Amino acid sequence: MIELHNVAKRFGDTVAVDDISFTVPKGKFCALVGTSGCGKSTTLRMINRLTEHSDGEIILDGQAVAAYNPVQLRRRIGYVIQDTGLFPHWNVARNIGTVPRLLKWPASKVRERVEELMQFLNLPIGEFAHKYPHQLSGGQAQRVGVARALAADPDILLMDEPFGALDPITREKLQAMLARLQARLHKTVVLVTHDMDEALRLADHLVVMRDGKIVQQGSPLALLQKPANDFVDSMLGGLERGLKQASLTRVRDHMAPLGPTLPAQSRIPDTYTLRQALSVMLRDHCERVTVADKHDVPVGELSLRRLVKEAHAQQESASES
Ligand SMILES: Nc1ncnc2c1ncn2[C@@H]1O[C@H](COP(=O)(O)OP(=O)(O)OP(=O)(O)O)[C@@H](O)[C@H]1O
Repeated sequence: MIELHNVAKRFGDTVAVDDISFTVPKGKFCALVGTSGCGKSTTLRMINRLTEHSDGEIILDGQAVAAYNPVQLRRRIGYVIQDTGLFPHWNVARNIGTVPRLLKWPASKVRERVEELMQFLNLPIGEFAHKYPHQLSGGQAQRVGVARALAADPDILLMDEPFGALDPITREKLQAMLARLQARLHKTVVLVTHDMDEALRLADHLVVMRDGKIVQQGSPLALLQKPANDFVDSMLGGLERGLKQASLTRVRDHMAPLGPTLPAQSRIPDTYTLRQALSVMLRDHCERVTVADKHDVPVGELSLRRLVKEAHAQQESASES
């Protein structure tokens, strides 16, 4: 668990972070969003003490970070940054094994761990283990960066714009990879991102910052439902908020049982979001779609009317909770 209590950071006269408090419970995913220069990276770097905080308290698993040896602290926290920070003269396998080697794991255990992570992150060992960072694409390098951050199996993962420099398709793939990884490993994650869709897709808790302060925090749905002010509203996409909300909900949780009428011609997987379902309806000029499971067997249907009703019901339950 990560707790920040009234934390501030001053660089000379500049107040980069001003009295912020938030908590990330163990195994939860928190995203920090806000305009450029609002103090997101500084906040992240104070957690692993790459930057020392000026005021307040940062507590990891019950102990103030100030009480940790900074080097030991950083070895137990995975850190992923936009330009990967891979060592250019080390090959992929050696880069991934950095922290386990520093922790003096036996060589065979390091090798095993590196191979396990490479498989997990879809980096075939024969193809990638001996490549150097300059021989990798941006997306491959970023996967190596994530593997390196996970190598010593840290409980905490800090990620600073990890996919910021990637094209939208690669970015989307890596976001899906991160979502799968989180569903399996349940790390305590803090992600800094400029991409609101990325934040909404991955986070359990959103922290919106402006000028060093927290403007609003809560679950993605709660913020989409009730942004505290115009700034949060515009950060969340303004008019697009309804669509973003629809993107948080899966069709499988809102479809109707298959009716007696013929199945609709357009068919969508039950893993689609309500937003994707709406997009298919617009694209195919239809007001009803058949929903199929992973074996492509029809399991339900969704009409435009039901979609709107379900999205509304979701809003109601969000505002009650
Ligand atoms: N080492 C430093 N020395 C002086 N000022 C700094 C330092 N690091 C950050 N700042 C200042 O602190 C403020 C917050 O910077 P920070 O990098 O945390 O913002 P950010 O929200 O991560 O921005 P971006 O989204 O553009 O990366 C900025 O005004 C920045 O100029």
